[in-house]
Amino acid sequence: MTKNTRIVLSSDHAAIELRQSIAEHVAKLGWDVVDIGPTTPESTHYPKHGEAAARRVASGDCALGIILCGTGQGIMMAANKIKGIRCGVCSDSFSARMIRQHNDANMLSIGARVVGEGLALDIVDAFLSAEFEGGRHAERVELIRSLEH
Ligand SMILES: O=C(CO)[C@H](O)[C@H](O)COP(=O)(O)O
Repeated sequence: MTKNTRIVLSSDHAAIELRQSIAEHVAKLGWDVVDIGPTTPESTHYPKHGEAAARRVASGDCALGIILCGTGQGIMMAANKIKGIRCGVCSDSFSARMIRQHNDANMLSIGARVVGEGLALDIVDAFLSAEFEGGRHAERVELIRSLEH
């Protein structure tokens, strides 16, 4: 089976520039970027963008997702309401690596008003290069999944 290399990106108005930098960066890493916008700077509502991105991941259309808003918090909350989504907000690279290794996160959220571009790209690298370790963590992720029923 071929590996799904599609990654969805979305944000609200607070994070358009940073999202576009991340999109370019991630494309250079070899991912097929599915940037679902928005592209214009008008004020918009982060829950709908979090939901739209999360549905791409939950459906299997995209393997992973990166979402952004001002703090990363609101859009993360919306994404985590979609069944099958495990999304964490990260402002440091260690956490970004750990949410993949221990929590099998399938989405990363970043606050564009919290971290600068350099750190954001480092956070993205940490997230994308890490892999779920399974083992004892698999049982715990399964317990998270069981909360969805
Ligand atoms: O961080 C956010 C949600 O968690 C939003 O980006 C933020 O609330 C938008 O604020 P404003 O409408 O003042 O630009």
